[in-house]
Amino acid sequence: MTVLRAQALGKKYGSHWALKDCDLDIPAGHVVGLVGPNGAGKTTLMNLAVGQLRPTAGDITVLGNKPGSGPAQLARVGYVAQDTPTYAGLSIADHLRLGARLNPGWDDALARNRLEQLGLGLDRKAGKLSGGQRAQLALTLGIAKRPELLVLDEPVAALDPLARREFLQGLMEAAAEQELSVLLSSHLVSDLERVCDYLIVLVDSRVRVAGEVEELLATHHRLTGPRRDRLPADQQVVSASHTERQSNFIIRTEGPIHDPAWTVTKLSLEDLVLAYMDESTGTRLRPLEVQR
Ligand SMILES: Nc1ncnc2c1ncn2[C@@H]1O[C@H](COP(=O)(O)OP(=O)(O)OP(=O)(O)O)[C@@H](O)[C@H]1O
Repeated sequence: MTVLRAQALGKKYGSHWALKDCDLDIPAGHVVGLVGPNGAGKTTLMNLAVGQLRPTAGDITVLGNKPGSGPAQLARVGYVAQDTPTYAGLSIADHLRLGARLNPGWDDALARNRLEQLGLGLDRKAGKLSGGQRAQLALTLGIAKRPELLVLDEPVAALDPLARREFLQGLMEAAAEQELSVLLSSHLVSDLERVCDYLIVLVDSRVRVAGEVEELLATHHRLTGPRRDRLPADQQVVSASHTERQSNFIIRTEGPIHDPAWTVTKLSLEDLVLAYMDESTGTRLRPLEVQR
């Protein structure tokens, strides 16, 4: 099953495209990392996926339906917005009661067990929790809704490294135990590297690359060797830098690299993301770089 499909999807604010020509086809069962610089369009894509925004152009379906198309669809998708919103004046128990009332598939036992494991007493007010505890409460509410897709907008941004690790650990466990698909945005590529098996890089309102992490890492390479200005046509140049004598390319290719002049090295996910986020990438993809 496809969890999210976008075809030529676009969203415009006034004259500014926040998201443009977005094509995605994400199979269910993945933890999907959405990464990109500030203002790239990540929140816009997430808001479109949960039905809080309507597209200006193109189409989006989530779990086969139009986002926000009715109560049944709303019950299938959980959303933890940026800054992990909770009600400061309400206790944790109040949040659980609210969750039970608003969500037909609410799993109260799951929520209580999780909070107990985290050592969060039900009588505590959300406004008196630390940032990490509040993020854990918001995650618990999102998971206990028992959605098929959980969307999280920068949930770990404000957390210290230990709290981040605990949060992401909890998320991975929930994804595995509940067969949950997750769409998660973050600026912290090292965190995404730990939990995500599918990646979307969004830059300047456009999807630069999307796919399974394993496949992306298998098809991207760094080539270092004597100066070259051209590469074979089946090697897509993602980024290039040259000195007078040496060239350094990051390429995408399905095939083997036979040229003995190159030293070929594997990329980490962070290298790959940074190569696509490099703002001059667009100019580096000119046919000039390609030998036809
Ligand atoms: N309600 C709005 N009205 C006008 N412009 C908006 C609105 N919301 C977002 N934008 C603009 O759309 C673009 C994409 O914003 P978006 O919030 O989706 O980016 P983002 O990738 O989530 O950024 P960040 O990492 O900073 O959260 C930005 O240029 C932003 O200024």
